[in-house]
Amino acid sequence: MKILSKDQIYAADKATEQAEAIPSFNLMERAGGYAFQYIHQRLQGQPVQIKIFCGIGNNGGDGLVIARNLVENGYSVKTYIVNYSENRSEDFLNALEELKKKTTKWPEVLKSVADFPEIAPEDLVVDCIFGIGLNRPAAVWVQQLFRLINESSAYTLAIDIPSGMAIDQIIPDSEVVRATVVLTFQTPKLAFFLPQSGKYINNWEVLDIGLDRNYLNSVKTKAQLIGKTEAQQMYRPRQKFSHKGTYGHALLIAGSYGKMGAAVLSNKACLSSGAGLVTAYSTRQGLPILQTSIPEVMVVTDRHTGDFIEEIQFDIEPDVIGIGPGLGTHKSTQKAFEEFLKVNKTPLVLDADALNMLSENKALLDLLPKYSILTPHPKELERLIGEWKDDFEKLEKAEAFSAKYDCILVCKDAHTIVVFEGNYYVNTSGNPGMATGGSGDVLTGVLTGLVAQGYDPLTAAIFGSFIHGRAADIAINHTGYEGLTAGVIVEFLGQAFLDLFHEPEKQPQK
Ligand SMILES: NC(=O)C1=CN([C@@H]2O[C@H](COP(=O)(O)OP(=O)(O)OC[C@H]3O[C@@H](n4cnc5c(N)ncnc54)[C@H](O)[C@@H]3O)[C@@H](O)[C@H]2O)[C@@H](O)CC1
Ligand SMILES: Nc1ncnc2c1ncn2[C@@H]1O[C@H](COP(=O)(O)OP(=O)(O)O)[C@@H](O)[C@H]1O
Ligand SMILES: [K+]
Repeated sequence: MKILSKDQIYAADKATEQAEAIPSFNLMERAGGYAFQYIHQRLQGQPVQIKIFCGIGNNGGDGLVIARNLVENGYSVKTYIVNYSENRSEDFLNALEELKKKTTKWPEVLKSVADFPEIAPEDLVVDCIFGIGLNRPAAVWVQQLFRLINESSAYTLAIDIPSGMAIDQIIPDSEVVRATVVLTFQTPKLAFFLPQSGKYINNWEVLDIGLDRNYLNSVKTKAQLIGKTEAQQMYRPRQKFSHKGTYGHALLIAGSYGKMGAAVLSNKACLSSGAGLVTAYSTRQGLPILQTSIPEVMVVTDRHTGDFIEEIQFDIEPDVIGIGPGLGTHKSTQKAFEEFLKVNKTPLVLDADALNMLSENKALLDLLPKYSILTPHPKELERLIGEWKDDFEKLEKAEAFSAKYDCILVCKDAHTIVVFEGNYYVNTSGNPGMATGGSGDVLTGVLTGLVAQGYDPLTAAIFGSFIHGRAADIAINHTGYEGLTAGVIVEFLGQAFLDLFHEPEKQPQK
């Protein structure tokens, strides 16, 4: 699903008005009308006190349209105009005129804290104070209203975007309305998926307001959301007349004293995501551990006998190499890593300590083969690209890094974002149960296994991130969040593949 930018949303509005030869107010009528229907379907006339807070722009206008429809259908509605500016938009004024025709209870105008109404926990709050037009911090008294809404614990339906949240920046130290549900128009907004802004949202739903299909189909967006529909299209079915050679040979260089589990997990995950052959490269001490825990995996060991990998030498020709889980960053391992990168021509998936070693010696980044996949968690990402001022700058820096080194950055998080060639692929699968040691090692194995099978590295990164999270989503039905462990994610990888073609996709939500 495409994630449109602010400019693209305004352009989609214009394209719709032109294509349908309608004034912009019709679009507001449509958006507000659909939002009303959403509420009406759920309330079915129940006598809930609805409090609609409207700004003075088009988001406020939507609120007035919702209010009018609710009044016409007999709901108990109180409408407030949050007068943060005198610059009322034309369509806001149109919506106000239409509302005044239908009710004698005109909206109350709020100009300061003294005007605030009480909000009861059983009220339904509809937040239409700011939409995507917010571009700087709201006035202090308006932020106090956001706080009042948040402290009320009333069910809060935010229209388009929670007020106080900007679509394209993080406004520091600013209050944001905490939405029970965001009913967003036509396209989810990138801010919903970033930790600094996404934390204000429990749930979101897209409301199709019928913007121009031609525009929506042809517009190229920087960001897109990856759900089951997108993942299905990336899946490569197994062939009847195939053999293990068809699905590639993966080599995983992982493990050190006390961290052999990382090697076991990544190797198992690699097998369970369909690689034809998997070889583990590890320390000599790791041999019995690996051979006992995963008999399907072949093992090649360092000729040294120490606790860490000191040399990376093998005489097989893998199709892809995953490197990093549990390696440690011992001096001898760093040296081995550097020597390995100098001669290696095989496609790479780099994680964990491989990333840490790259961060410590940035010159090594120039040795990476084109289209290497790097899978940093937020701390590893920071070591690679430096600090960022906010989540939007993080993405810009990740984009610049990926362009500089021609690599695919898998920025792991609650919503993992794959960054490549100026595009952001935002994953929708996964859950907080995955915040447990070893789940990243599993991802490394999955991505390596997919590249071995012939998925191109970008597809492997996007599709693999989805499958990894989906396996965890299915697993928690059995384990709960707390009971989920990385090993269980591996066990459910097969279910995640099967699930691609089971139920049709429900709208992805978080
Ligand atoms: N295609 C769509 O998505 C449609 C969107 N519509 C609505 O239009 C909204 C956007 O409307 P607007 O562009 O009027 O913007 P808003 O209603 O979000 O904001 C109102 C105005 O406040 C000003 N402003 C921004 N930050 C401020 C601050 N901190 N203090 C004071 N004033 C500030 C801005 O200049 C903006 O024009 C959307 O979020 C949506 O609700 C619908 O009406 C029609 C279709
Ligand atoms: N709250 C969360 N919601 C969804 N996915 C998560 C969450 N926390 C962690 N994950 C996922 O779990 C994995 C954790 O990786 P990482 O931090 O490298 O773990 P480890 O180093 O222990 O293997 C990543 O794929 C990340 O996207
Ligand atoms: K809003």
